Amino acid sequence: MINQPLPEDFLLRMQQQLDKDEFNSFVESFANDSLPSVRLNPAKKEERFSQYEQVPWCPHGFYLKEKPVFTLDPAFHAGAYYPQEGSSMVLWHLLEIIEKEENGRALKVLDLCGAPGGKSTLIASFLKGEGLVVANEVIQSRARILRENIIKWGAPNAVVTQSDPSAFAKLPGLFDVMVVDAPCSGEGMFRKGEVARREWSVENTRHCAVRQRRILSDSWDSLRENGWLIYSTCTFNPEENEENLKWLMDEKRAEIMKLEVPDDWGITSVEISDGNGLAFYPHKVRGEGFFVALLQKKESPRSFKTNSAKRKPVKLPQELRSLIRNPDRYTYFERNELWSAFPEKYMNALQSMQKQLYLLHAGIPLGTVGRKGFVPDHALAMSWECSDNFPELELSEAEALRYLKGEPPVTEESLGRGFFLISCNRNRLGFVKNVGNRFNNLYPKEWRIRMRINEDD
Ligand SMILES: C[S@@+](CC[C@H](N)C(=O)[O-])C[C@H]1O[C@@H](n2cnc3c(N)ncnc32)[C@H](O)[C@@H]1O
Repeated sequence: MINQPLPEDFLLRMQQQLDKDEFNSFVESFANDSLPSVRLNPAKKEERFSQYEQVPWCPHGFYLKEKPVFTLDPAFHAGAYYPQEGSSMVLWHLLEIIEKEENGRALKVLDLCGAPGGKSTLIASFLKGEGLVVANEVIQSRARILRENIIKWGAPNAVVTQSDPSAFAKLPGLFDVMVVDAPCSGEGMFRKGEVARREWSVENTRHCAVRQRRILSDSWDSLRENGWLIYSTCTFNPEENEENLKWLMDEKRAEIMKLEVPDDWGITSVEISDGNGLAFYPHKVRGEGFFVALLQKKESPRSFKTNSAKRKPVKLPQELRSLIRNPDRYTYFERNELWSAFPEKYMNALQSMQKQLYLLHAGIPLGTVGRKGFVPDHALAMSWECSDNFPELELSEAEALRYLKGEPPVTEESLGRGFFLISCNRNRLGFVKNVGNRFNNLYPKEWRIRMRINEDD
């Protein structure tokens, strides 16, 4: 129940933006609760939600009847699905358009304003392990959450960075697609909580519009010629949406695309120059307020020199050879005893990024090889590429929740020593080490469930 009323100036502006009947239905829609929805991870095993109604523009998105307690569901911690607001999933549809225009070529995609990871994990699923997804977030605390969500999702071709948008201009032409899901005044989130309503002001919408222009122009050079910009906000006002895009088209050489969507999706087309944006109004779609547009860059960036410096061949320790399913697709590198695998095809791109950006995650961290021997990394357990070579211990949901709280499972004498993968409903959750008389729980401490679990539930 939200007590904070809708801001008066916001209502006055929307009254001018919508015709009278629409305005009344728009305002009424704010009395309804927001609709929970999830997007499934096609690389993991989660079937419970697929019985629900599908989000029309995303094959893996489903509207739920009520919001479950995600923290108490092991599949959520396994990255088997992501709770994502339905309107945002339209990104899938735009990626389909780009894929067609690019004749199915593998794409390098930058998600510039990435945390907590809704769009980045969607992009990762869309790419199916081909191409590259770089998920960036400038704010440190949020970047940590982004990293956690990306690791849980398990894509082998993802990089997480924590850099200012201007740092990406030092990688001219590196990306085929750039997603700017810009920080905004959040009018589309007014159904979700009081904070967005309280913090809204006309002045703040102007402040957001200026910041959005800066983000766009600072990072523009990282997009290649004929590359694609997907620009989105969760707000309704023209300053942060169509006016910003008109500004971009005046300042840079960019063309806006004409997007056609089926009428029964309930999406509103907003004319912009020769193309349009898509606006999601809560009285017309099943989802929150959202705006998105697709542009194509029509100018070349400064020339991008690929890093062709010879890489020294590395000798991969024997115990790391059988850890992943398709070892030949990857190059291996070691940093501070941690061995990682990275898609061979994008190793030069990774090296360029290492020079300009602050990297928090890249590819598949496999594990450390130190004095005590090999210790697998948690990210390996979550990866789509993790092989079946570790023995697996399948736990019940109650046991899995205890594991996720940091408790060790009970050992059976018949089990050999060494590392075991823990799974629940066939989704992997992490590692334990059997040291003979007990298991050591290797689930990352900072990700443990802290909520009290009622064993009678
Ligand atoms: C709308 S949210 C992104 C949501 C995310 N794309 C998703 O789908 O989960 C916008 C993000 O931009 C970040 N941000 C804030 N100021 C920024 C700036 N100056 N440059 C780039 N990103 C910024 C915020 O921290 C926030 O995480």
